[in-house]
Amino acid sequence: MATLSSVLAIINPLSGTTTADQKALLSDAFLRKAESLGYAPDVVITTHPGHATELADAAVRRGVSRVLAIGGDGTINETAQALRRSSTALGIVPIGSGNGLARHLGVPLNPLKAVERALTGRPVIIDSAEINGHPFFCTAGLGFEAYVAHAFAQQPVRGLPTYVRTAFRAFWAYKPVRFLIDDKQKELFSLTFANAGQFGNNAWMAPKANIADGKLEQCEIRPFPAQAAGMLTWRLFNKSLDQSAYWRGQSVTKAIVQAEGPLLIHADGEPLTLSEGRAEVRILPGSLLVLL
Ligand SMILES: Nc1ncnc2c1ncn2[C@@H]1O[C@H](COP(=O)(O)OP(=O)(O)OP(=O)(O)O)[C@@H](O)[C@H]1O
Repeated sequence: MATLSSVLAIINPLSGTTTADQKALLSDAFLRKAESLGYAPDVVITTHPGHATELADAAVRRGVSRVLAIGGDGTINETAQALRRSSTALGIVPIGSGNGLARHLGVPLNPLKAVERALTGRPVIIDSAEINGHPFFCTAGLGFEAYVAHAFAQQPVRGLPTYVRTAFRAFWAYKPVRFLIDDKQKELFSLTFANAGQFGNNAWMAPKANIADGKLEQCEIRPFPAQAAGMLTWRLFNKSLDQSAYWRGQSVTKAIVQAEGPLLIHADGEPLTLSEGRAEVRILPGSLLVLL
């Protein structure tokens, strides 16, 4: 008798603003749909940070064909990092507040439709990247965006309104940073390494980023007068930031960034501090299968 192909769904109970009841309904819908398609499905709810990586890692070793990450970009990152360079494909079911990777890849934002896509879609190869060994799939960054990621992590409530409030307050407190990027001195407002084109919520830092070209877009925003902030924000959401005189981009496969003192960074929105003041970024071409 042929063995059924296994599929695992990993659910972060804390992701986004969906209730526990909505997540339970989503879990039931996944099990029903997967069984109807002839899979042997399983669902696990995460109990701690890092749990999704442990579960996905075990699934790869068991030869599970598809692993669905049901959560925000943090859960997707934790799951995807264990699937890199394996034949197990990632299904994205976005229920977070930004959903950058899902939006870039055109995954449905309706969770039921995303479940269906993850179960019926075909595996497509994409790139991933690392900053000081921390995997990222969407963007990693330094400067203002890292400053905001650190401030946002301190907020008791998640979601877009909190993010906008945090970024607005941070804008007035933040001072541009002097970086040494591959031996060139630059004072920048922000520095992004983009695998996907957006941070989430359709905020496009790298409008032309291609997630499967074996390259990262290194996007720099130089310091600008406060009165230019409105136009830059409009361009960010209008997918035209690359037309601003304050934006500069180039395709790279690796970069070394240094700054004085501890370096604040983020990887897929997750705030991190590099005490040694040095960040090494590199692309891992064609390292992940995603179900699209
Ligand atoms: N049971 C758990 N208890 C505490 N933290 C958890 C648990 N399961 C997962 N996490 C952590 O929650 C973090 C945030 O999850 P995730 O990014 O999916 O949701 P979110 O913050 O609502 O979404 P977004 O990133 O889009 O804002 C993950 O990085 C993960 O480490």
